[in-house]
Formats: sequence, C-alpha cells, structure tokens
Amino acid sequence: MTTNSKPAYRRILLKLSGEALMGDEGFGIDPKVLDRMAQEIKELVEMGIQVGLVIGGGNLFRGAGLAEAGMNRVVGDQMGMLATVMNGLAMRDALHRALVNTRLMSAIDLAGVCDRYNWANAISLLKSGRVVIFSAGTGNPFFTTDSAACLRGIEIEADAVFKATKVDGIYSEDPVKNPNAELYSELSYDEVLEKELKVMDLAAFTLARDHNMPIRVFNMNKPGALKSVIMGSSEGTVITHK
Ligand SMILES: Nc1ncnc2c1ncn2[C@@H]1O[C@H](COP(=O)(O)OP(=O)(O)O)[C@@H](O)[C@H]1O
Ligand SMILES: O=c1ccn([C@@H]2O[C@H](COP(=O)(O)OP(=O)(O)O)[C@@H](O)[C@H]2O)c(=O)[nH]1
Repeated sequence: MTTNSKPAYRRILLKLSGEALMGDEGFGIDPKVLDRMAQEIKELVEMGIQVGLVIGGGNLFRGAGLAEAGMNRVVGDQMGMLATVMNGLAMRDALHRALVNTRLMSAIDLAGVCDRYNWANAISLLKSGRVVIFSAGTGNPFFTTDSAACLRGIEIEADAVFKATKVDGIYSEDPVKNPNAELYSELSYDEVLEKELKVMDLAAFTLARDHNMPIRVFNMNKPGALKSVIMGSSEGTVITHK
C-alpha cells in the first residue's frame, strides 16, 4: 500500500448505500454508524477535499421489493426516493453535529425540508467547502442511487465516484458466496462487462464508462479506509478505461 502526504483527489462523489447506515440492525439507521461516517467525511473536508454525497435508501424501502409484494412499481420507487431523503436528513444532522457545513438537496421538490437540486448552486457550495448531499436519486423511477451517484459525479466534475460497500472491492465472484474469490485492484470498464461482475446496475455503469468517470469500490466498514483511499492508497478496486 502506498500513500502520499497530499490527497490524490480534489473533488469526489461518495456513494453510501442505505444498508451501510443500518449497521448491524436489519432496518433503519444506526446513529453510531452515522456519527462515524460523519467524522470520516469531516476529515476529508478538513484536508480541503470537496465532497458530494449520494445516499441510498435500501435500509428503508426499495421500489423493486415493494413491487414484488404487489405495490405499483412507480409508487414503490417514489417511496424509495423519499427514503433516500430521510437518510439524507439524518446524515446532514450528523454532519452538522460534527460541525461540518452541509447542504441537503433533493431531486424532488420538498420545499421547507431541503433545497431542490440545482447544479450551479451545488458547484458553488462545493467550492466554498460545504458538503452537498444529493438525495432522491435521479428523481425518476426505475433508476438507482448508483445511477444518481454516477450522474451527479459527472455533473459536478468529480475526480472519481467512490462507492462505499461492505466488501473490500470487486472480486472474481461474490465473496460472500465464495470466500476464495480473487480481489481485483484494477479493472477496465470492458473487463467488468465481459466478466459480468456485479459492481452497479448497467445504467449507472455505462454512464460512468461513457463519460470516463473512474469508479473506486472500497470497504466503508473498515475505519479509516475512506481517508486512506483519498490519500492514494491502492485499497479496494478502481475501474477506468486503463
Ligand atoms: N463480483 C463481486 N465483487 C464484489 N461484491 C460482489 C460481487 N458480486 C456480488 N457482490 C455483492 O455485492 C454486495 C455489495 O453491493 P452494494 O451495491 O454495495 O450493496 P447494496 O445492494 O446494498 O447497495 C457485496 O456485499 C457482495 O456480496
Ligand atoms: O433515481 C432513483 C434512485 C432511487 N430510486 C428508488 O429508491 C430506492 C433506494 O435506492 P437504492 O436501491 O439505490 O439504494 P441503496 O441500494 O444504495 O441503499 C430504489 O430501490 C428505487 O426504488 C428511484 O426510483 N430512482
């Protein structure tokens, strides 16, 4: 592992899955996990890194799951998007308690709760050192927050999308099912497609590929891993054109 004394990135888009917020609970938000993540994000802000954040909603609702149970898919997706706003509110609160200036934006109008997503405002807030949380995904059903992370990452001209996950990176197979799976440190977009590795859904992935947005997958359950990858360690897996 090699690290430099200066951060390797200037502006990042960090994607946290909703499940990452629930810790060991089966549902909802674990305040201890939220506070730890807020502290880790604070460290980045103190190093001068501009942080955009996309949070999932899978700890509360997923449209596909609700549709399987009989609900209309669009309504289920709307509930999923609102779940990401709830997670965003909780994360903003944790960041404010950690004394980090943070703005919450939503792709859906929620006047009185948070700002409506606005690209120009987001850029100027990031430049002034605020963390900006992009919630409600893309604002459209049938998409995921991985798509939102790639979309916002491209829009704000982030250096890379950092996908925080529960495993150490991308493996030759699902490491939960096969503990002997091989961890990749680098992959090209084409290799991910050829090998059918499940990194994110295809819509999100092809958006990143077409706009040359590097994706780094790393394990957020490891304390300090976020700072370590930002400082240029080779932890996790990076996907680029190579
Ligand atoms: N080739 C693979 N490499 C790494 N993880 C994989 C792979 N295939 C499936 N997975 C699974 O994907 C999960 C992480 O996906 P992620 O998108 O972060 O979760 P979520 O679906 O909660 O958003 C891991 O827990 C792992 O079990
Ligand atoms: O652009 C979007 C992003 C999210 N969602 C809905 O919000 C849910 C929660 O997002 P996601 O599953 O991506 O969360 P994560 O897996 O990251 O926790 C999804 O299942 C969808 O129902 C949506 O409809 N459009």
